[in-house]
Amino acid sequence: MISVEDLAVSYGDVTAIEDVTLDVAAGRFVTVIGPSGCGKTTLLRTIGGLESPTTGGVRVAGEPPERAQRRGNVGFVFQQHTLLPWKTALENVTFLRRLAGKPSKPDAARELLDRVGLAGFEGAYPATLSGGMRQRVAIARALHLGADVLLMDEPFGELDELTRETMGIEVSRVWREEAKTVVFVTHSIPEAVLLGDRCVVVRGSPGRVVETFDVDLPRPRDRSVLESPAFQRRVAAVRAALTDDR
Ligand SMILES: Nc1ncnc2c1ncn2[C@@H]1O[C@H](COP(=O)(O)OP(=O)(O)OP(=O)(O)O)[C@@H](O)[C@H]1O
Repeated sequence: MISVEDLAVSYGDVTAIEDVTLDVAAGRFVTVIGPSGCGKTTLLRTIGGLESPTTGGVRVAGEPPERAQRRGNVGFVFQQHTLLPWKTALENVTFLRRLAGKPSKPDAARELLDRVGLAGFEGAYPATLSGGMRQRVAIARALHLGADVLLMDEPFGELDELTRETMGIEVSRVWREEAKTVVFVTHSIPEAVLLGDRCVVVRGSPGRVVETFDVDLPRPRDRSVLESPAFQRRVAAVRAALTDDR
């Protein structure tokens, strides 16, 4: 579904990422982890067609990412929720789909709000919702777009630890039900392991993929997984890849 080949992206003299090759099959959940400034956001934005490769190439469902994005086949969830303050939760969920030229489906939007735990808040404005609730609206909005590919950049970065875990488990559930292909950027090692089928570790400046882990923990994964020795072992392996001096 997503194919990144020998990608480098520079901003003027600064090369943000280099030599990145990554294939994400349809329906997979890939997490990308790495220290601040290693180019995770740049990689995600390039996959989404918001930045252009300096060298190498990206294809999303076999086409250039800008085209996939224009057609509404790529949904984004950013760290900042980017909701429109003058629109209700329901209107925020439906407007992107209309913008992409797809038929409006208010009932489906209501159902999605329900699924992310926001039944009864359809008419609420963003200012009256908590940070976690706003991020749920943003997730419902991305899902409502009906894109096959979801790109998520630290979507829970501003949430407290417990809400973050709950949201991660919810996103996993919705991802399984909706069969999306997800690339999810995070700073959190437990989150990367809890959510991913595969965890890609990026390091350096420019950032490169230093290691890729298959996370073969059984699904569905819930809080109990966090305590399991198998989970802890994978967390330790990712931590080692992030910190060793190779
Ligand atoms: N628009 C831009 N113009 C110039 N340089 C940029 C731009 N965006 C990113 N960079 C540089 O590219 C490098 C990678 O940045 P990027 O935001 O992709 O990293 P990141 O891993 O997502 O960081 P963080 O985890 O802090 O969000 C950094 O050196 C950054 O300063």
